[in-house]
Parts: sequence; structure tokens; C-alpha cells
Amino acid sequence: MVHLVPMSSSNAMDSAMDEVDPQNSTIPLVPLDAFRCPGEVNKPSSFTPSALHQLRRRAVERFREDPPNENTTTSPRASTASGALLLSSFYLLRHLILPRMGNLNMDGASENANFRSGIRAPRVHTTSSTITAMTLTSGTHTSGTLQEITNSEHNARAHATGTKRTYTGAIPLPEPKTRKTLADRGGEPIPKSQLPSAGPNAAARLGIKPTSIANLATTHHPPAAANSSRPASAIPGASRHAPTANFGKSVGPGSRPPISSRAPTSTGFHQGSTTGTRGASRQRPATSMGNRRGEDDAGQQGQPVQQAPQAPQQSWDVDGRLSEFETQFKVMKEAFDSTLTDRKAMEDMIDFAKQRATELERDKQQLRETNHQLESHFESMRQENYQLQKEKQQLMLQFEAEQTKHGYELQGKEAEQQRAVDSLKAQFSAEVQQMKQEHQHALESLERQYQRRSKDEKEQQAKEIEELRKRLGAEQQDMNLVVKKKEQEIEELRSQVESLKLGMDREHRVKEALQQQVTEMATTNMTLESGSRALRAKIEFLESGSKQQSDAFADMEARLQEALRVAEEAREKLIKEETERRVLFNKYQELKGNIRVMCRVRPVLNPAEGDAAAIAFPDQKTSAQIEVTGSEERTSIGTVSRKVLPFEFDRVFSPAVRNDKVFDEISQLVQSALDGYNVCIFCYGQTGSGKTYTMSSPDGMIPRATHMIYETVTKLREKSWTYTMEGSFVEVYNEELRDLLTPAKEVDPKKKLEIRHDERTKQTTVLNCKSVPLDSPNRVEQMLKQAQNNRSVAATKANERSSRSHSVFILKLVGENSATHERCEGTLNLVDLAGSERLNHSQAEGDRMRETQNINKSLACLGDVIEALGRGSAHIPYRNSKLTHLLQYSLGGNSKTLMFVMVSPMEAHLKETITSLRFATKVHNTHIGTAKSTKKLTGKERNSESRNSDSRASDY
Ligand SMILES: Nc1ncnc2c1ncn2[C@@H]1O[C@H](COP(=O)(O)OP(=O)(O)OP(=O)(O)O)[C@@H](O)[C@H]1O
Repeated sequence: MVHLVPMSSSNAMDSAMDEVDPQNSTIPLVPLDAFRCPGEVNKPSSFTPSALHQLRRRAVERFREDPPNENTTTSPRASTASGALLLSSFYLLRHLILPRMGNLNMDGASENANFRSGIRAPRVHTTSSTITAMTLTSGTHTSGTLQEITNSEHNARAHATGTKRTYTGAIPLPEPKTRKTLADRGGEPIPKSQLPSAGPNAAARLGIKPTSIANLATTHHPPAAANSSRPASAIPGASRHAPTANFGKSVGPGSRPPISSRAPTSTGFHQGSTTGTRGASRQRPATSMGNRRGEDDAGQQGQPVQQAPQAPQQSWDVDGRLSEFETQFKVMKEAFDSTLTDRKAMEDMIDFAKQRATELERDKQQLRETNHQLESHFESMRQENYQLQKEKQQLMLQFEAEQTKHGYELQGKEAEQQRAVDSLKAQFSAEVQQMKQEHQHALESLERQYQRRSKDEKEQQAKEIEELRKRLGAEQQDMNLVVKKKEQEIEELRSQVESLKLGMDREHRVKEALQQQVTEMATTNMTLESGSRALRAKIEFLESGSKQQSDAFADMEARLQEALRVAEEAREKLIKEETERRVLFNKYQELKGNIRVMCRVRPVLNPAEGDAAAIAFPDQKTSAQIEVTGSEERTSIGTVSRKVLPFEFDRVFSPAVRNDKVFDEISQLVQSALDGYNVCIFCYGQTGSGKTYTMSSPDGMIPRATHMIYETVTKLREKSWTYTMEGSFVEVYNEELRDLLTPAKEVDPKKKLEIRHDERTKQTTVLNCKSVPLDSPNRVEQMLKQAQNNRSVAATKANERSSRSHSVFILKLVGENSATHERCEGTLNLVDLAGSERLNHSQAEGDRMRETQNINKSLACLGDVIEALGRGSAHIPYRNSKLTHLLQYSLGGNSKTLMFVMVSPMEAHLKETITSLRFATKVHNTHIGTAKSTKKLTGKERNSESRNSDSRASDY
């Protein structure tokens, strides 16, 4: 910061200079009044303080470095001359330099202003100031006296004149002051107090000769410097010595070119200003007379200065010197005028600079205020920044603490998670390991199991294959034997058939003859009757004419006797023919097979039963075939088809066939029972297929059979046959026999029904079973009702009223012929089998399931027995079930067997229907053997019959 310090005297300037601290930012401004002449008011108010300070300090230092020689005695005159010279120099300084210094001051002010405001002044001023400072600095290094100042002033002025070009001609030159010439003022005494106190050394350095002082005192008057605050050290221009001459040259027109075309001179100033090096600064500044250069040159060349002897000769040419001085003064005056012009321009510039300074001051003030505001703002910002920094530090600390804490927590959680992950990994690995082991164990066990199973299956299959092979071989052998046997039988049967055909033809012929005889006898009888009527009429006529009548009566009686004899013969012949017919019929039955199979299809009872199965009866003529369309079957390529299954039996009854027609087919078997055969008629089929209806319905086989038997027995009475009939009704339930004719409450548990076989008579009796004599048809009906009531009936899901037992009606027929003395024992077994449905179909549970199992078992045993009979096995498994055990003598051997396979017409029962038909086909293909009558013959017939039996037995 720059402070303007007002000063009014040189002392003040000195003190200010002394107070200047170059290092301090506070620089005192030296008032220009210290260099101002009295009365000069309109001058620059300040000078560059640094330059003045430098100037003064250099001068003092120089003076101290080169003090006046104490040994040299300075004469007052010399001192006066030196003082005059100094005054002269000071005068020049006063009028030539100060105006420039004013400019410099202006420059300094500008510089100060610049310094204070920080805004650069116009370049021309700044350059001038800078050059001035440089000149002052470089010039004062080489000389320690006021000559140096002069030189510096010259330098400063040179630069100032350089800047003056801008204002040349633009500003009018001021009026020159009226001054005395040096010639006029040469005789004026110089106050001693104003003489400089410089020593002889200083005068010597200035080139002042002691001998020229007196002349100078008369021709040269020092300028009025009495008002100068600083005492002059010498009076310039007191004599014609070299410095004065040099001075005049230095400022005169001869040494200085015009301003507009000034070229660098060869003077020391010019050299000093252009050579600013340290070596150049050591050179003494050139004087106007050039003697210094000569001294320097001589000094440098080691030659002593030789100018002193010439000085007296020049100093005594006073007129010349005065004229020269006058000339020089004119020149100087012109220079002063020019300088004044420059000064005016400079003052204008100063004004301009002042205005500029004022503006700058205002700007400075504004900037200061702005600066204050900015400072306050900066302060607030700094405080805020401090607060923010503080907060930032706190936040940083907090953040670091949080970060540390969070890091610890994170580490803890990471460790915890790591532990959890490790534990989970261990757990998972253990589980995986365990699962692998379990899987491995399971796989191994499964592998072992499958290996074991496959091994067992292989062994089982191998065994089965082996068994099947053995069985196949045995069956093949059996089949071969059977085939051979069958072939023999076929041959025999063919021959028998042929013979029988012959016999039948003969019988037919006999019968026709007999019938013809009967007809003839009837005709004869009619003839006889007519004869008898004629005879009666003749008797009546004879009675009227006695002899003639008695002859006619005798003739007629003879003829009657003859007729009676013929009739008796015919009757005997008929009995004989009936016996032969029976024999032929039984033989025919035997040829047809001892087991016959008939099929019956019941009708659809109600449309609500469902759809009817596709059952056809293709052969209407023989009525022996049935075709059943099977269930839908899906082939491998996805097509749906239904197979037509043909079956052929001994007789097939369509749904339209009634019971009487069915009975016609079995009536011959009933007759066989009357003839002494064991006959077994049983109904096989699923529940609801019509077994009971066929067997036990009011017009079923049992009633019809009994009715037939009654009718036949009645008829046979004419043929001397008398029959006794006993009936019993048993039930096979859960492989136990129950008497259906004994009410449950009357059953004695201690008396169990037992099957007894009479090997001799081939008859089977059931112990403790009630046997009812059937002496009338009503008695049979009562027996059937009683048996029906006692029969075990249980409800199943297949049929609400289903027989769960096998019922067997046993009718024993014993006949005796009083005429022929024949006796026969036949048994008619009418069996209503239980339902043949399979266990899974009935969906029975508990007791019902046990019933079904036993039913199936007994039916299976029935099939086994039939199969064994068909194969001609030595062992027939009758005892495997109660049913077959009971029917042992009615199945095979000397028995005749008829199986009704009952078929339901419903589509829902199609599967069971086909199963039943297949079973029936199996039975139908079985040849049980030849039946034997149990008829006992008496006398010749018995012998004859026994021969026939032996012959038949030998056939098998
Ligand atoms: N040919 C037929 N004509 C008219 N109805 C018949 C015929 N066959 C059977 N039915 C009737 O069908 C129903 C079932 O017959 P049935 O009871 O005889 O069968 P089932 O085979 O004896 O049965 P279960 O084994 O239960 O004794 C009866 O109502 C019966 O009247």
C-alpha cells in the first residue's frame, strides 16, 4: 500500500528518504517542493520517491567513498569556483531537470496510482518512469557527485524528450523567465554560505582548476539558489574549465541533435544509457567537454592527465569564452523553451493523470469496497469453509468410525455367513453323501432284487418250460393213444352204426309190419265186430230159427278167438318191439355220447337291463350253432374290431325256445333214467342266466321230468312195469351238504349228510337226507317249493336273488316189470349250479367271498372231472369237491350227462357268456364213455343182457 506523505522541505525529504524502507510496502512520496524554486507553484506535486531516494543515497555513498582529501587544502577561491560551478549545475538542474522530474513525478504519481490501484498507467509514462529509474540507477553507480545527477538528469530528460514527441507543437511554450545572463551576473558576489562545501577532491573530480576560479568569479554568476533548501557545494560556471565546456556541449545544439531527428551520440551518456552492464557503469559519465573521457582513457592507458597546463591559456580568453557562453546560453534557452513546452505538455498529462488518478482512486475505492465485500464474503466463506471443513472432518471421522464399525460388522457378518455357508455346505455335502449312499444302497438292493427276481423267474420259467415239455410229451402220448383209441372207436362205431342202421331199418320194417298187422287186426277187429254184429243178428235170427243160429254163433266165436289170439300176438310183439326200441335208443344215446351239451340263451327280460349282445344262431336247421360277437378289441394299428366267436353244441336254444321244447330234447334222458340209467342234467352259467328258471321253474325240467316220469310210469303199467320214485333235494353250500327238504329248525347238527356210494349198484345215497316218495305230481311240486324255500339265497352285487349254492334234485326211479320180471334202478340228477361268475366280477366280500371261492372251486373240480373222464384217466378227481363227489356215479361211467350252458343275452354279461361257452365247448369235446343201464334182468333176458354187457365191456 502506498501512502502519500506531505513534505515541505529537503529535510523532510531526507527524513522521508531515510524512512523509506524498500522492503516495506509503505513508500513515502517525496513532495516536489523540495526541488521547486520559490514562486513556482504550478509544478508536479511529487516525484518518484524510489528514484530520488536512490539518487540521494548514491550521492551520499559516492561522497563517502570518495571524501574530500583532508590533506588537500582547498582554497576559498577554489571552493568558490566549485560552488559556482555547482550552482550553475544546480541551476541547470533546477530549470532543465525538474520539469522532467515533474513529468517523472507525474509518472511517479501515475506509477503510484498504478501501484495503489493496480491499474497500469498509459504506456508512455510508465516507460519513461522505468527508463528514468534505470538511468538514475545506472548513472549513479559510476559517479558519486552531482555530475552524476546531471548525467542522470540528462538521461531522464533524454527519455522525457522522447516522450515529448507526442505533444511537440501542440502545447505553446511558456514565456521564458527574465533572467540575467551569466555575463551580467558574472560580477555578482556569491554568498559564501551558498558555496558548496565540497572538498578539493570533488573539485578535482569535476575538473575544476584552482587557477580559473578568479575568472569564473568575474564572468559567471550562479543562479539564484538562495531559496534552495539544499546548500550548493560549488558555483557552476565560475571559470572556463572543462566541465563547463563539457556541460555546454552536453546540452548544446552541437552535441544534441534536434528532437525529431536525434541520433545516438558518442557521449558518455549515450554510452552509459545503452551499455547498462556493470563494466560500463564503472566508467565515469561523460562530461560536456569530454575531458572525463580523456581522463578515463588516459587513466585506463596509465597515462597521467595532461589537461591542467592548457587550462590557464583557455581561461584567460574571457571574451571568447563569454561569447561562447552566450551562444551556449542561447542554445540552452532554446532548450529551456523547448523544455517548458514539454513541461506544459507534461502538466496537461499530469492533469490527465490526475483525473485518471481520481478515477482510479474512485475505482480503487469501489474496488476496496468490493474488496471489503469480497473480503467479508471471503471471510464468511472462509468461516463457512471452516465450518464445512470442520463438519467435513467430523463427517469424515464419523464416516471413518462408521466405516470401521461397518467394516467390523461386515467382517463379522461375512465370517458368520461364511460359517453358515460352510455349515450348509457341510450339511449339504453330508446330505448329498447320505442320499448318494441311500441311492447306492437302493440301487444295489434293487439290482439284487431284480437279479434275484429275474433269476427266480428264469428258474420258474425253466421249470415251467420243462414241465410244459413233459406235460406236452405226456399229452402227446395220451393224445396219440386217444387218437388211436378214438379211431378204433370210430371204426367200431361206424360198424355199429351200420349194424344199427340195419337194425333200425329192420325195426322200422318190423314196426311197419306190426303197424300193418295192427291195422289188419283193427280191420279184422272191425270185421270181427261187424261179424259179431252179424252174428248177433244171426243169433237173433237163429233164435228165431234155432239151428241156423247156433251154427253161426259157433262160427263167430271161433273167429273171435282167432282175433283175440292175433291181438295177443300183436301185443306181445309190441312189448318186444318196445324192449328192442329201448335197447336201440340207449345204444343210439351211447353213440351220441354220454355227455351232451346244450346251450340256452335266455331272452331279454326288460329293456332297462341294457344293450343286448350280438348273438346269432346261424344254423336254423340243426339248431346246434351259436355265434357270439365278442367285445371291441383295439389292434396295434388302432383299428377297433369285434370278433365273431362261433360255438357248436348238441343243441342250441334261442331265447324264443320255451321250456317244453327244451324238455323234449331231454325227455329221452328222463326215459333213460326210467330205463335204469344214471342221468345227470345240470345247468351251468353265470348268475341270472336262467339256470333256476330252466330247472326249477313251474314248467322247468324238474317238474316236466317228474310229470313225464309219472306219465311214462302210468303207461308202463300197461307193459307190466311198476315204478317207485323217491326224491331228495340237497344243496352244496361252502362244500357242505344241506338237506333242502328239511327245514333249518329241524336239522339235527349231529346228523350230518354223508355221501355213500354203492359200488355194486353204482348208486349214491346221502345219509341223514330226507327222501320223499313221489307218488303223485302234486307231491313233486310241494317238494320243489319246500326246497326252494330252504335253499340258501344270498344277495350279491351281481344279482339280488342269486343262488350261492349248488342244488341237486335226486330222483331215484326203481321199476319192475311183472311180465318180463325186469328190475331197473335209475337216478335222475337235476343240478342247478351256482353262478359261475368270477370272483373279481362279483366284488363279493367276507362270507360272500368265501362262498364264491367255494363255488369256483367246485366248478373247477367239475371241469377237472369232465376233463379227466374225457382223457380216460385212471383217476378221476371226484373227491375234490362235494359236488363231484355227490355226482360221482352220474358223471361218466354208466351215466348219461347233459349240461345246459345258460347264456345271458346282455352285452354287459358278454365276457362271462364267452367264458361259459368256452367251458361248455371243452365239456362238449369230452368223450366220457359208454353208459350202462342198471336194469336188472331176470331169467333168460338177464343172461342175454349179461352177455351183451360183457361184450360191450370187452370192447373198452
Ligand atoms: N328262458 C327264459 N324266459 C323267460 N325268463 C327267463 C328265462 N330264463 C331266465 N328267465 C328269468 O331270468 C331271471 C333269472 O333267471 P334265474 O334266476 O333262473 O337265473 P339263475 O341262473 O338261476 O340265477 P342264480 O344263479 O342266481 O340262481 C328270472 O327272473 C327268470 O324268470
